[in-house]
Amino acid sequence: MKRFDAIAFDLDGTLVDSAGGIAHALNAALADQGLPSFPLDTVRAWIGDGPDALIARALATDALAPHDSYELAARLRRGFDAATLRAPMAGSVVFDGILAVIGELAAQRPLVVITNKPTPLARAVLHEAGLLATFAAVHGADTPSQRKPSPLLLQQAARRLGVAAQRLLMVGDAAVDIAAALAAGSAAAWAGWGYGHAPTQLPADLWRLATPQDLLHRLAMPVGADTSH
Ligand SMILES: O=C(O)COP(=O)(O)O
Repeated sequence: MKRFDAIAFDLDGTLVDSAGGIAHALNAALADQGLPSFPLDTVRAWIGDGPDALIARALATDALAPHDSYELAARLRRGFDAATLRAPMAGSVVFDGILAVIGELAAQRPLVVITNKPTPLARAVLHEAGLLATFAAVHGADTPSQRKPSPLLLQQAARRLGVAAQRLLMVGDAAVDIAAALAAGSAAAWAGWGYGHAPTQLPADLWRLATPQDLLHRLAMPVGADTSH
């Protein structure tokens, strides 16, 4: 029996190294408002909770706090979305090994994307990256309540695929990916090539993957050959 009936992937920091693209879109939105930009390393550390949280983190910095307002946040969000849709992969690359691994896995079971990016932005990035057709569905966080660590998107994906949440594996680089999987009753694998730090205080059977190829190796191991799923 296959280990899992379907696999869910996080997008930013797992499928796509999108920090450059996200920094570009944020800085373009800031420039439109006459505001200063932020370096890549700073922006990378803000990724994971979607664009509204990213913009809120920028507005909380000393440089921007004096300008913070609901209207400015809304304008920055519109600018961020427009810049992303204009050039969805500008400054971004698909992580090494992802195309081959995803291609192989998609031939065996349905794959979905579970992301804190809103769905239209996620679909644009995946399309431009040449990955969209590989996925059975893209579930983005279009409302705050859907954002990981909420299990809502994973539960929705499982329902639409007609698989039990327990038979779904979530692969992601952020603590919220792992937390969402556990909250949904799904299995989780941590993508060590992304932006997150190694999760602590999590189940000992959590798969910790160093490369996308590690996922293929773990899935190929007979059930019971290791201590996990
Ligand atoms: O856009 C973000 O901040 C996070 O998106 P992700 O859930 O795909 O990592």
